[in-house]
Amino acid sequence: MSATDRPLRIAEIFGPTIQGEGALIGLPTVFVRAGGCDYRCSWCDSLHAVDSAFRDSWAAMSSTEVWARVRDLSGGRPLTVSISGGNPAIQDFGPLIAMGRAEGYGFALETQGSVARDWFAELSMLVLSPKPPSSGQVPDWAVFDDCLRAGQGASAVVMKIVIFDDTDYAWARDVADSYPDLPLVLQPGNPEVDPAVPVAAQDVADRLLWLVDKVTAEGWFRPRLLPQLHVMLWGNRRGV
Ligand SMILES: C[S@@+](CC[C@H](N)C(=O)[O-])C[C@H]1O[C@@H](n2cnc3c(N)ncnc32)[C@H](O)[C@@H]1O
Ligand SMILES: Nc1nc2[nH]cc(C(=O)O)c2c(=O)[nH]1
Ligand code: SF4
Ligand SMILES: [Mg+2]
Repeated sequence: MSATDRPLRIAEIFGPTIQGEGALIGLPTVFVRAGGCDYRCSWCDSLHAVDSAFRDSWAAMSSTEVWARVRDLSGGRPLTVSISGGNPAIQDFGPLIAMGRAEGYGFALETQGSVARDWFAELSMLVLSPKPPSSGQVPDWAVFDDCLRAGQGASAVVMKIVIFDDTDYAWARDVADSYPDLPLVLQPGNPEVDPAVPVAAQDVADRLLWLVDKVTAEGWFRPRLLPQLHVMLWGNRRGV
């Protein structure tokens, strides 16, 4: 095994599906979900990729193996691969991204902005999702700024903030003001993350409406407001 082909901890690889969140919403994609996270958000919807209780279900795969699976799932037809987690930035996805780019694929990365990596520059989309007060996590803004600097070579960088309540909303307004040039997406929080519990699409819509009402009432016209489209379509099912 070469130095660039050390094993990655992979919780799941699935698709093709559609990107359910953020600026690339609706775009066909294959997901690579990394195992392990340096945060423990109170409402995390992907605990199976975070909590070490699920560690035994994660696979140790080389970048070459991950790439072969992504190519197989996409039928060898280039698309934008979504790397999420867990926090994928605690591992080295540089080699995987290089392999995919050599074959015409693009890569979007979802991370909270707590670890900066050189390979952010190789992304077609860096999604930075700093965590609001309801998560119980406190962002380190110096490291967040390192992530922004590392992502300067990426084709696009977007900030996506999850909002559960009025406190999160007020926090998001302040954070947005601190980063006036970053494209901004607000996403309502999903309080029910158990894959076994069905989610009513109307509940997802209602939470988005709550946010739409707040933003329009204040005349805050900067953020794009988006639901988790995959939750509307499939609830909290895994692998979609
Ligand atoms: C599971 S995280 C993995 C990537 C990275 N750790 C992060 O948080 O950005 C992917 C996205 O899902 C969002 N998310 C997690 N739990 C959620 C929930 N209960 N409701 C809405 N969005 C959620 C996160 O904020 C993040 O934008
Ligand atoms: N379809 C779909 N879209 C998503 N966007 C972000 C996801 C994530 O868990 O990171 C996700 C996911 O798990 N599925
Ligand atoms: S940072 Fe992301 S993956 Fe980690 S616990 Fe929070 S929402 Fe879950
Ligand atoms: Mg998710």
